[in-house]
Amino acid sequence: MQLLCESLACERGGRRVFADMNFTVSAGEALVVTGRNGAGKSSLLRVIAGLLRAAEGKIELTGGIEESSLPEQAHYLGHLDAAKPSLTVRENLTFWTNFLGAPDEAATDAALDAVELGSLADLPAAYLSAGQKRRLSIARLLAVKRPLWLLDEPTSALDAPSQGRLAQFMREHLAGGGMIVAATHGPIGLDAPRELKMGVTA
Ligand SMILES: Nc1ncnc2c1ncn2[C@@H]1O[C@H](COP(=O)(O)OP(=O)(O)OP(=O)(O)O)[C@@H](O)[C@H]1O
Repeated sequence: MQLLCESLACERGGRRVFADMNFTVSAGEALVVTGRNGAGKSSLLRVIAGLLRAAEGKIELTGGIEESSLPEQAHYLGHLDAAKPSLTVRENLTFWTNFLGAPDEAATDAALDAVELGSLADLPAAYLSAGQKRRLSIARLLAVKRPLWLLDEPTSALDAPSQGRLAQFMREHLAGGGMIVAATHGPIGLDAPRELKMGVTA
């Protein structure tokens, strides 16, 4: 399986954010996207996730499920933790597993346990701290198996043990043939991932 991005360009508000981006990510590989504020890291992830239209270029996922689109084979974790405040922690994750087409009660509970939210499963999400909300988002990655993880600053708001657990989840995902594209301003706990520096002119 491979993600291929070729001659990719993106415009926002009529302004060119990036152009001529070329890279591949193969099964078992992580690509860390770095660059200054405004370099276009989040925009790139959103273009790959199908949430923004590319101004130019092509994006392909080869070797995946033929009848599924790229967004259907990817998880996108953005800056905002999409948690409905009035639903409980478990109800939020159940909403997502239904929305993503893979409802599974056992997998939902196992994912909550893995991110150490099992004891808070019946608490309304409104009461979660920032880091706990982030862990609820991360539980989506575990509850529904998808090969491509698109992670925007995934460690933000996480304490050190939670960062360590996320790194372990990422390593297991890669060991199982998964792929990761992660935008970050700092280390995310992976050993020597490939790096794509944005906003750098040669
Ligand atoms: N909806 C929008 N309309 C117009 N311009 C936008 C919009 N969203 C983002 N931009 C611009 O696109 C550029 C890239 O933004 P983006 O969020 O992709 O950067 P980033 O590298 O992820 O930044 P950061 O490190 O601060 O998160 C910025 O100059 C930003 O102002």
